[in-house]
Amino acid sequence: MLLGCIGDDFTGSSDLGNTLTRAGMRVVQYSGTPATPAAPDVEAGIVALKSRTMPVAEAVRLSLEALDWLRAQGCRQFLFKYCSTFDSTPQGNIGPVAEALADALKADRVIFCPAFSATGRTIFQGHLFVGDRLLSESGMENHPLTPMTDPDLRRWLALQAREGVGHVPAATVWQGPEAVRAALRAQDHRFVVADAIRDQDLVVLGQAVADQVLLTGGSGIALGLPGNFRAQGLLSAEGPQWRGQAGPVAALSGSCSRATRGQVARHVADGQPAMEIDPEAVMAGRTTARDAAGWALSQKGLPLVYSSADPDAVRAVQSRHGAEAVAHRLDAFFAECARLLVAGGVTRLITAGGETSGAVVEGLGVKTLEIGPEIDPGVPAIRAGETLVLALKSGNFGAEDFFAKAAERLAG
Ligand SMILES: Nc1ncnc2c1ncn2[C@@H]1O[C@H](COP(=O)(O)OP(=O)(O)O)[C@@H](O)[C@H]1O
Ligand SMILES: O=C(O)[C@@H](O)C(=O)COP(=O)(O)O
Repeated sequence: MLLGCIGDDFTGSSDLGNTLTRAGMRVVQYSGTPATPAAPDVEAGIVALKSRTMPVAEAVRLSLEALDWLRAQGCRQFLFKYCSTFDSTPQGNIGPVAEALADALKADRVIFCPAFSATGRTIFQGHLFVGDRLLSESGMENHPLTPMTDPDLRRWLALQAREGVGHVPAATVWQGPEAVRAALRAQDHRFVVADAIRDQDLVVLGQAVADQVLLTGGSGIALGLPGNFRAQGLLSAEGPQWRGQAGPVAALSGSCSRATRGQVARHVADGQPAMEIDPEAVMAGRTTARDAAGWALSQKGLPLVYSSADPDAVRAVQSRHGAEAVAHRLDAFFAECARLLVAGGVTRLITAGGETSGAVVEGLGVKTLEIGPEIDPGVPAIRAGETLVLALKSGNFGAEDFFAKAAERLAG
């Protein structure tokens, strides 16, 4: 294993897997830190944690445990993958986890670059944009768990870190890898936010950090890394393999993000079977996973079970029960749904939402995910077992017809 990655959620990890696979690396994503060594042909290993929103100390502990395992597999470079919308709170977990990893690896410079231009996430003057909106006006300010209310990554990261935060501006990135390396050397701070607007900027950054032991970012920051390994003759010529899966299909969505809500609306408008879950009914035990899975298994086409709701509805239920309690209950609901669906014969399962997908993968007890071809930017097809394939869609990713497209891609 050459590149060792730690993802702070499951969809984000598969997004990174997608970038690395497209660039020709053999990638396996693991659910949590494995207890056994990796297969010998894995070139990039991604340990997916559900650490984005857990208490800081627990996120740090799990990330260090993942790092130890990746080091034991022989990795020479490490990547901490978080969300392209920098999902975190003023307490963490991006800053504290990065600090712990940097200390363990004795990294003297660590770049932070969540940019992912293919999905409209760009960084300019240290500020993160989603399309033509600042992060804090993109809808992410209403996220149920990590409302992003400040688009200045330097300021937001500084709240979470013991140290100050430097910056490499776009004008430097445009001068190429050598200029970026010089700018990194000249920084007063160990943590440095790097601007990136285009894929080309991400490739330059990837080249510039070829010798840095630790880097952090969204999946975009990995764009240039396979090329670094290939240039050293370290990648196998054969590349990744993929085998699709026929059979019953179902989709589960606990994502309340704007893109998912559009995809749910499209699915309903297309006349596909859809069951809306009222969180109040789940909290009160009036709607159970058995009801939802039973309904889905009785449908033709692509049944979708969703709790996706708009920000007002999310706020209302959270104010009655607390955000964590609702999320916990719904995550458990979707995990149980997934178990019942797979037990009932579903072979293609599509999930929307990072927390939701993490809960589902953990609930299914799947430990090793082989990354396959891209469905939409940031979302690959995944083989999770002999007869099970998955698509784990990040809340804000995917075209409007994502559910239908994923069902088809998983079969192919
Ligand atoms: N209707 C709802 N009201 C409140 N919280 C919800 C609702 N539906 C889902 N949730 C919770 O909101 C969180 C959404 O996060 P996630 O699954 O990561 O989606 P995304 O990828 O869009 O951020 C989950 O923990 C989920 O259980
Ligand atoms: O970088 C991204 O945007 C994604 O890879 C990601 O991490 C998404 O997380 P969720 O929106 O919670 O699915």
